[in-house]
Amino acid sequence: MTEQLKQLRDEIDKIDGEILKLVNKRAEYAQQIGIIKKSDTIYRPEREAQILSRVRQDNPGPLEDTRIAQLFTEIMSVCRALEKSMTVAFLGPQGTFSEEAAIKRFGNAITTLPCDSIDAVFRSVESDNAGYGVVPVENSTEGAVGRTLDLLLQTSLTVCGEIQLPVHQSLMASQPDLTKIDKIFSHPQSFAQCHHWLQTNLSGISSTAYINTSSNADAARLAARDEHAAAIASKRAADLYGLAICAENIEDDSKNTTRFLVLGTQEVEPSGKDKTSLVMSAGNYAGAIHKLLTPFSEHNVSMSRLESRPSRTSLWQYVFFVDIEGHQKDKNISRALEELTKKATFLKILGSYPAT
Ligand SMILES: C=C(O[C@@H]1C=C(C(=O)O)C=C[C@H]1O)C(=O)O
Repeated sequence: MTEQLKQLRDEIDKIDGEILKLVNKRAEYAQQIGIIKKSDTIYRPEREAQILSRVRQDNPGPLEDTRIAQLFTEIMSVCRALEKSMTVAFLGPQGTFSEEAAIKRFGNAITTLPCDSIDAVFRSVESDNAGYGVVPVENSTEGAVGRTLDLLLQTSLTVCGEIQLPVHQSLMASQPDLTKIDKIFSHPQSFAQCHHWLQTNLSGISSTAYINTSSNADAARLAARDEHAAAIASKRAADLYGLAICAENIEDDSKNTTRFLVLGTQEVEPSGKDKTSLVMSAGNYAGAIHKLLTPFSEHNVSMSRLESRPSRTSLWQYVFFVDIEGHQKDKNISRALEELTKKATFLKILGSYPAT
C-alpha cells in the first residue's frame, strides 16, 4: 500500500469514528423525543420533509442531493425504528414499484406488508394491521389509477404524503433467447407504458399473447416458471425472481414517473411546502364546475391537478379530485375551503401533506 493511500484511509477511519458517534447521539435524541411523544404518532412527515429539504439545500457535494436525501432517509428510518416499529402496506408481491416507493419514503428500517390488491392496502391500514399504506395514484404516461380514486372517496383514512418514483421498465425472461418467447406477462399499466417499444421490437408476438397480471412483480414470478414467457417489470423484480434482463428502459417516455400516496390516520402539520388533496362534486347544471373552482381563483390558490371520475351513484354524475398547493391551515386555503363547503354538493378533504 502506498503511503498516500494509507493516509487517506486513516482519514476515512477517523471520519467513520466521528460519524458513528454522531449518528448514535442523534438516535439517542430521537429516542428521547419518542418518550416525550408517548402514545402520540411517532412518524412526522412534515418534520422529515423539512430535514430532507434542509440537507439538500446545505449539501456542499460532491455527493448528489438525491444521494444525500437517500442517506438521511435511512438515518431517519433507523432513528424512527428506535422510537417504535412501523408497518407499511403496499401493492405486492415483493419487487413492485409500490415497494420501491415505500422504501424511498420510509427507508429500510420498517416492516413491509405486501398486499394482493389496492383494496387490501386500504383495508390493512383501516383495520390497523399496518400503520401506513402506499398506493399508486397516477402515472405520467397512463394517467389516473381509478381504483385508488374510488377507494379514496369511501375511506376514513387520510392522505399524509406523496412519493414520485421514476419508473423504468425492463423485459426479462428465464433465458435470454427472445425467439423462444411466445407470451408476455405484465400489469396493464406497464403494457401501456411500453406500447410503442413492444410494437417496434417484438412485433412477432401478437397482442393476444400479452397476459395481464395484478402487478408487474407477479408477472416476473410467473415468467420465472415458464421458459417461453417474458415479463415486463422492474430490474429489482428480475433479481428477486432470478430472471435475465433482455432489454432495459423499454418505457416509451424516459421521464415515465408514477406518483404514489401515503395513507394513514393522522392529520399532518404544515411543513412550509405542502399540498392538499380533496374530492368534491357539483350539481348537474350549466356552470356548476366553474362555480366550484371560483373560490380557488378568488383566494389565489393554485391547483396542480383536476381529475374527474364517475360518482358511481347516478348516471353521468361525476366527482372531481383536486390537488391544491398549500396546507388546509393556510389562511387563503381555509377561506377557499369554507366557501367551497357552501357551493359543493359534496366535499371531502383527503389531507394536507408535504409536496415533493
Ligand atoms: C425524532 C422524531 O421522530 C421521527 C424521526 C425523525 C428523525 O429521525 O429526524 C423525524 C420525525 C419523526 O418521523 C421527531 O419527531 O422529531
